[in-house]
Amino acid sequence: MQTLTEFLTRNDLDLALTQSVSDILAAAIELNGKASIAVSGGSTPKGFFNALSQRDIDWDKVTVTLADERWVDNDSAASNTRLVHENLLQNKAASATFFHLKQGDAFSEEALHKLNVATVDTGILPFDVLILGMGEDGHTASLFPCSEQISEGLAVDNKDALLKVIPTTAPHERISFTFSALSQSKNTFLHLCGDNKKVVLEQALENTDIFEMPIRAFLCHPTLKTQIFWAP
Ligand SMILES: O=C(O)[C@H](O)[C@@H](O)[C@H](O)[C@H](O)COP(=O)(O)O
Repeated sequence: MQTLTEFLTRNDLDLALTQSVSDILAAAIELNGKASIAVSGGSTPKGFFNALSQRDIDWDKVTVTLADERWVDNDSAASNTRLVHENLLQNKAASATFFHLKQGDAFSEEALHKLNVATVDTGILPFDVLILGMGEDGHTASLFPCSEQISEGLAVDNKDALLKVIPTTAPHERISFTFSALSQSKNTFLHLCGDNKKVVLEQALENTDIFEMPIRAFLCHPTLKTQIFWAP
C-alpha cells in the first residue's frame, strides 16, 4: 500500500516532509519519552536534513541512525555517516544521539553481531520514522537486487536487524537494516526527486517481483503504508 504526493518543487517537498517528520517525532516523544528515526543517504535528502535540523523538538530524546551505510571511512565523501553529521546533526538537531553502523575498520562478523545485539539493547526498533530512498535499479537502503544477500535481506522472518551486503552494481561493501527490521517502522516515507525516479517508481508499481526491485517489498506490502513524496 502506498500514497503518492507530488510537489511542484524540491523545496516544497523538503518543507512538507520536515513538517510531517517533526510532528511524528514530537508525538512519539510526548507518548514514549523518546523517538527514533532511520534516514537514507545519497544525494536526495540533503535539503530535507538541513530543514529538519532546524526544527525545535526535544532532539536530546531522539536517536538518529542510517537505513544503511557504505563501509568506508567516516571522513570519506561516500560516507552516509559524514552526510548525516554535516547536514542533519547540526543546529537544534546537534543534541540528538547517533546510532553508528560503521564500527572500527574491518567489517567483521563479530562487529555485525555486536551491532545486531545493540539494536535490541538500545530499543531503537521499531523506528518511529523511516526515510527511504530508491536507486534506479529499484534498490532501497542497501537491499540491492544484484547482491547475493538480497534473499536474506528481504526475508520477512529474518531475526537479524542488520546484514552485510556486497552489491555488484554499486561501490563499497555495505551494512544495511533488513526488510524485517525496516518494515516494523511506524511511519515510512519514500523520498524521491527527478523525472528518472518517477519512471522507476512507475516501473516498481507495475509489478510485484520484490527481488527484481526490492522497493516493491514496501510498496506492494498488504499492510505497510509507504508515503511517497516526489518532486521534479
Ligand atoms: O546509501 C545509499 O546510497 C542510500 O541509502 C540509498 O538507498 C539511496 O537512498 C539510493 O541509492 C538513492 O540515492 P540518491 O538519493 O543519490 O539517488
